[in-house]
Amino acid sequence: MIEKVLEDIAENDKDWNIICLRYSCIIGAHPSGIIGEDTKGIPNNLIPYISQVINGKLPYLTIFGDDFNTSDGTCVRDYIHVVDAVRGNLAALNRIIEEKNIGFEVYNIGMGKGYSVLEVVKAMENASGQQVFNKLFFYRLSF
Ligand SMILES: O=c1ccn([C@@H]2O[C@H](COP(=O)(O)OP(=O)(O)O[C@H]3O[C@H](CO)[C@H](O)[C@H](O)[C@H]3O)[C@@H](O)[C@H]2O)c(=O)[nH]1
Repeated sequence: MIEKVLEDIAENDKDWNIICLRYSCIIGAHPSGIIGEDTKGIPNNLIPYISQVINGKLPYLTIFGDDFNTSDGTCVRDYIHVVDAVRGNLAALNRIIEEKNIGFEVYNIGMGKGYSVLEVVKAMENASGQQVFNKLFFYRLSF
């Protein structure tokens, strides 16, 4: 809806140059360690949640659904590292500064490849060398 409004503005007033960015799941941390996924309290998102199960702060991971039409039944998302997402933002900013007449454009900030929840769990297990033993399957209203 908001993209449509912005598109109409750019179409009707040529002084406007608008780039809309559509984000996939932004994950990871800056190499400095200053910003990252070490959330306060119980995390809402998959990667920090798995991290806390692996380091023993949380007892188990609840997997939201296992009967999606995917290779293993768990939900698929496109994930992008936070530093790459920032690069995408800067590229969009540079484009809008350097190109005078772009009008309206839309870009996906993602990797263009999806991974299931179980694939992410496996990758985290491989990276940490530890297993996420307890996985509970549960459904939430929106996925
Ligand atoms: O404990 C959890 C947490 C997440 N998931 C699943 O893991 C996947 C990724 O979940 P995240 O919460 O990490 O990411 P979401 O795609 O649900 O949400 C993210 O993407 C959204 C847009 O798609 C919004 O930007 C939102 O703020 C951002 O966190 C989803 O399939 C979710 O159902 C679980 O199974 N268990």
